[in-house]
Amino acid sequence: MSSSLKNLSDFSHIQVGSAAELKFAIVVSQWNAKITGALLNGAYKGLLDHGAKEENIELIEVPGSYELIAGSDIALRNQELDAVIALGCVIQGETRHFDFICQAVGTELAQVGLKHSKPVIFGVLTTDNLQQAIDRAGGKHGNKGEEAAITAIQMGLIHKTH
Ligand SMILES: Nc1c(NC[C@H](O)[C@H](O)[C@H](O)CO)[nH]c(=O)[nH]c1=O
Ligand SMILES: CC(=O)[C@@H](O)COP(=O)(O)O
Repeated sequence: MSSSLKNLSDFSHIQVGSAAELKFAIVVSQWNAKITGALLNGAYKGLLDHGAKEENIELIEVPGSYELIAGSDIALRNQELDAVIALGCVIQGETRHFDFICQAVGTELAQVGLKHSKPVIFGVLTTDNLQQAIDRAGGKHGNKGEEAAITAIQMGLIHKTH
């Protein structure tokens, strides 16, 4: 169901589980920093609300969403993590650059996760305009950063128990 029909950040209907024993990296892009900063706040809220320890959350900042790929690989290469949360905001400009970034980031983040056998969560907004991004970074359609954190907890627990 699309975000325009509901607030996807309502998790009251699911059992998320405890993040107390999990280690995370959040890789966040600096492009559209006001948006990605709001996504980051949501991600921290989601992790801490479910018991994650602050000392178990590493933060890595990268220039743009395209660099989330390398940043996630670096995070997983250097330490034992249970999940990586990749946060970015790509907004359509005048050219097809948007298409290439979104396609690459979506495809390659999945490949990074498979390479390391660890969950890499796609918390990247890909919007037509700034307002759509604002609405999904703590606005009327919730916070995709918080959603990504909940997904990271769920997938991290699945990896630990399978
Ligand atoms: N236009 C946006 C970008 N562009 C920059 C790329 O992500 C990348 O840093 C550059 O191509 C160099 O490799 N990045 C975003 O995150 N959001 C945008 O709207
Ligand atoms: C997604 C982008 O890289 C884009 O915002 C850059 O804008 P433009 O396509 O007008 O160069």
